[in-house]
Amino acid sequence: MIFNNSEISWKGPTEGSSAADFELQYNACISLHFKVPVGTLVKEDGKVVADLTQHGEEYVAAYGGAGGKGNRFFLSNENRAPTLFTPGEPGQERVLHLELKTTAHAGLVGFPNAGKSSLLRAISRAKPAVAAYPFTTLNPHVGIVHYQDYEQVAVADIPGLIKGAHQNRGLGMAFLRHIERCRFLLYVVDLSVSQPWIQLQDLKYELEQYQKGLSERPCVVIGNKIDLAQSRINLPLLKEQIDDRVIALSALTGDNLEELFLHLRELYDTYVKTEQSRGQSPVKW
Ligand SMILES: Nc1nc2c(ncn2[C@@H]2O[C@H](COP(=O)(O)OP(=O)(O)OP(=O)(O)O)[C@@H](O)[C@H]2O)c(=O)[nH]1
Ligand SMILES: [Mg+2]
Repeated sequence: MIFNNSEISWKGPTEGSSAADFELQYNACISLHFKVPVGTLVKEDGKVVADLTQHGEEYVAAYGGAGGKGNRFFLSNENRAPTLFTPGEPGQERVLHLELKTTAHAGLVGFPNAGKSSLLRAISRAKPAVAAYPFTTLNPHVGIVHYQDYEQVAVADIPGLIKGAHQNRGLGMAFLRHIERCRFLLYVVDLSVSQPWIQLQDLKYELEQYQKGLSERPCVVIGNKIDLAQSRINLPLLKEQIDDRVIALSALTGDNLEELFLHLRELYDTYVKTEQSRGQSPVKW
């Protein structure tokens, strides 16, 4: 993008907007404002020049040139109707690349069709599309889980990953980068599929290949679709196979969501305490 003779700045998104939304405002030739989602990196020649991680944070990307002098400036007793003027100076020109890395406390990570979007709809007011075919979600959505003491936990619905995602299969790299900033992960597995622990192994493998240590973030495994008979058969087998805590629930019927609410809050409280003990302020929504 090249902007001439203008001042450009980015503003954070309005709450509840899709993480991929951005808005362009053109302000009477004086300034251009882009609204971009929280978590947008601004890069120039591959180097990060701004990292917009807070709501309402702004970055002035390019300054307009100094204005010229208009006819009125040359008005005098001798010249009552001047036609003289001096032109303005050109504005700064920059080519910038915007990269979104969704910021949320928790990320829903799973294969396509596992029920991630259904779950986000069930626990928050976000309304990502749900359908019975894979790759319904192509952009992350952030939903807020509200607790009675007014604490809020932000949960991101990340598009479905497939095997080979770290080699960019199924747009994997673009999807994996949204997981980087999530403080803890909710792995969503479809319990009705045979050997559901394989889903978990594959997901963790993809995360680890993408970024070392990513699969070791604090997490919980959500065994979704417990309303289906096959899921109830597979659940004990899954628990036998893995060490992580498993919460079996149904995003469709709302069965056992309470356990998720409680555990999500535990993960959040641990995150807050850890940040505070390091002398850092936790991200709040
Ligand atoms: N029986 C049952 N079906 C569910 C449940 N949760 C989701 N589904 C169904 O599974 C299908 C996929 O659900 P989505 O929420 O779109 O799945 P997703 O993980 O977001 O899929 P992608 O966006 O493709 O990654 C839909 O037909 C849902 O109605 C559940 O708890 N029980
Ligand atoms: Mg989805």
